Amino acid sequence: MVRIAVEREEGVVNSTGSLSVNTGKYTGRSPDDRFIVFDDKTRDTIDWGKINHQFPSDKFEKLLEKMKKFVDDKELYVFDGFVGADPANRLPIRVINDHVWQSMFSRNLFIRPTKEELENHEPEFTILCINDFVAVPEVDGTRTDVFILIDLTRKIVLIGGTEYAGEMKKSMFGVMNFLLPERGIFPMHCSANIGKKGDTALFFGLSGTGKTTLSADPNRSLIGDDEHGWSDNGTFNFEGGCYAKCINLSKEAEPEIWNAIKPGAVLENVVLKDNVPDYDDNTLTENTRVAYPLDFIPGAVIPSVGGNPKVIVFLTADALGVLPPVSRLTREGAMFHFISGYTSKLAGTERGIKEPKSVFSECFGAPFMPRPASVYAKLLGEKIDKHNTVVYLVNTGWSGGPYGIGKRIKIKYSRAMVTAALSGALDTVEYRHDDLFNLDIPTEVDGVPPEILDSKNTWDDKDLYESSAKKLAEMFIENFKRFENVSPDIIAAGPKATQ
Ligand SMILES: Nc1ncnc2c1ncn2[C@@H]1O[C@H](COP(=O)(O)OP(=O)(O)O)[C@@H](O)[C@H]1O
Ligand SMILES: C=C(OP(=O)(O)O)C(=O)O
Ligand SMILES: [Mn+2]
Repeated sequence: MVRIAVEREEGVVNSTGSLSVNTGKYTGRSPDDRFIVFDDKTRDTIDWGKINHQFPSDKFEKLLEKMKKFVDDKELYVFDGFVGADPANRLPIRVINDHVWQSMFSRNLFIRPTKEELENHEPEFTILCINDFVAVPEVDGTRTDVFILIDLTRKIVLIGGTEYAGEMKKSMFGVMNFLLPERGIFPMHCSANIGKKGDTALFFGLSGTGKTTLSADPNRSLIGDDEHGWSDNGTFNFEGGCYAKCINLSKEAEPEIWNAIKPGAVLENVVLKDNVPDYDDNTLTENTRVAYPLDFIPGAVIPSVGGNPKVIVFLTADALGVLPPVSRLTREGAMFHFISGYTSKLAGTERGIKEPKSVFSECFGAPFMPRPASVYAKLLGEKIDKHNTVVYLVNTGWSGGPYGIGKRIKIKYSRAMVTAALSGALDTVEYRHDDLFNLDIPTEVDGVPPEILDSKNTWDDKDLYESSAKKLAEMFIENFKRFENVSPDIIAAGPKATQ
């Protein structure tokens, strides 16, 4: 496939042997151009609003016909495979692309079939992703030239006008997030890995919080870096590969990801200098990426299934720099923070985001959750109650001040905090209670300077810290008002209003 991609001038083979491509105009997701078809199936089940936009079914049909005509005389590339590593709950899919490299991405990211599976493959869902097909909003009913249309009745996803490959994986994530709750399965925007004792851990977080980085851990086996389901049988990956960020990638801090950039991987929007990738160059975007199959990470679990986690980590990248780098949540605190989904959108992943922006993203993945947050929150509550799962909140964001003044917490410290949480070391240390955020903060963590565990210590201007922390606490309280019918215990587990 690489040879054909190069012949078609879609990309070049760089010094690592991976295929380098540029995605052109769009280098991140286009959330405002994503629509779900409005019909009997979706009318009362989708949380319509600013995230889940409606699209008329007849317009979908017309656009589909138009796309079919457009591709009639073109060479297309087809990938047949699955979403979902659990044979009982997997979705057979077909991805049709007009660029070879996009088909390579599909192959790397979705689950590849065995020879036998391929022979009998009957897709239940089809993605038609035609980058060169550009919509005409006045005629086609789209918002712009770009569109991501999900039809849950026809079981088709249409993508056009954008070459950002992440649209394909994230639209199928949205489909799974719609389908699985009906079967009592909890779909999650999280990474997952498994320790030597067979202990599964999950890392929830919005883009850029560290799901991919922190789940690639030499002492644990990777199950997956982004999308998982939790059923009565345990956890399973939806995908067959990873989509890691490359910006400022270093061999020292992220050796597994560095080593996965080799023949077979697809590198998106990384600038080459004398054919060598320069990971520090953000000329094309901050959202530079590499897509590789899961087995490029040594020891990855394939088929990618795990058990019932005893420990979960909620990742947040606090650009205000005030949340503690690690804290332990009560059961109700976990529910509060899951529903809130506080973090910062980092530059590049979505169009228009140029610097970190504080956001509350329900379930740590609002752009991908078609149903109301309460549906997913209920499933989380049931799962953690049944399995006595403990949840930690890890802030991989700024320390020593907000974005612009402070710096991002060192990856090695975040790793040490995660290691301590997963090993049980944090079961026996002392905690202090932070009254404002209503969080229990450990006073010592192996491998981390104790003073940084209290974010205030890292700020020069203590008054500014106080006022910023109060501001964030108020933002939490204000945001939570939009959720109705939440139990008072959960509301009480959130940050406290200040007098
Ligand atoms: N303390 C930290 N913990 C995790 N990632 C960090 C940290 N500091 C900087 N980073 C960088 O932030 C990004 C995290 O992104 P990633 O792991 O891909 O997030 P996600 O998978 O949740 O979208 C990476 O580029 C990583 O190098
Ligand atoms: C690919 C994406 O997700 P993540 O950054 O979580 O990997 C995305 O949001 O487009
Ligand atoms: Mn990721």
